[in-house]
Amino acid sequence: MTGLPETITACLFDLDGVLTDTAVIHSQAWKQTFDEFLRARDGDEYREFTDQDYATYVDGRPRADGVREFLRSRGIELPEGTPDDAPDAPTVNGVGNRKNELVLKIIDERGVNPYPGSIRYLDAVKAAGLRIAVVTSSANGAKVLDAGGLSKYVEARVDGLTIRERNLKGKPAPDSFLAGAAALGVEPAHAAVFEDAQSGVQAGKAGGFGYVVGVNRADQADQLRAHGADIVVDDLADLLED
Ligand SMILES: O=P(O)(O)OC[C@H]1O[C@@H](O)[C@H](O)[C@@H](O)[C@@H]1O
Repeated sequence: MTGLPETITACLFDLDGVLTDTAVIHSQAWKQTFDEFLRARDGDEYREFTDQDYATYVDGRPRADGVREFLRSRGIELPEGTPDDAPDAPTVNGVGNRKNELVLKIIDERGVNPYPGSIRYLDAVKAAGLRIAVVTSSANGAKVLDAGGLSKYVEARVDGLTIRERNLKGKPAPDSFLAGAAALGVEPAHAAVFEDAQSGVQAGKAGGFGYVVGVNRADQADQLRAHGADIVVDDLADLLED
């Protein structure tokens, strides 16, 4: 009915790119932010931020981790700063906050759309009596769930703010998913993880979760399998057809 093993009693959903179409907002905002940063630093000959950079260093990770990992890949180190740094501060947090200004602007302009297949799947999961948590690295998790009309499905939420407050390790570490399972009172072996990011399926695998579903929104099915997905689907509704 839900396409999951019978041992699964809870679903831990990533948000951006799994339930809502907001992954593309993040990737666009990161590209603009990093390209402007690199151009200001290296001039017009700068090496641009690519889709590959996004998938490898940024996708699925908490904001500051994404900045730090990508800049390190280019041999650039900035001071950390603090989460309330101004968007023009020359710090890891400042660069992240610049990107967040763009994200909030795009969300305000175009809104948040849940994938129709994801809504069908959430309804099926609920009807089957499975527990539901959202585990996202985004500090905008509550806003995106509300804007997409999805809050009513969610029994527990672990987001970028929770991660910061509790000093959890971000994806690809399993800690945020383990916190999601704990919030539902479910053992990892009985929870399924749903992820569109390589770092996210890696976190699911590392946490010993009962089933890891890779959601292929960016033509990276092989990479999702290689990073730990037990199954890869193009849309959550594909699971309902099994
Ligand atoms: O900057 P935010 O909204 O806190 O989001 C952090 C990360 O959240 C993840 O959900 C996205 O996949 C990343 O692209 C994003 O960088």
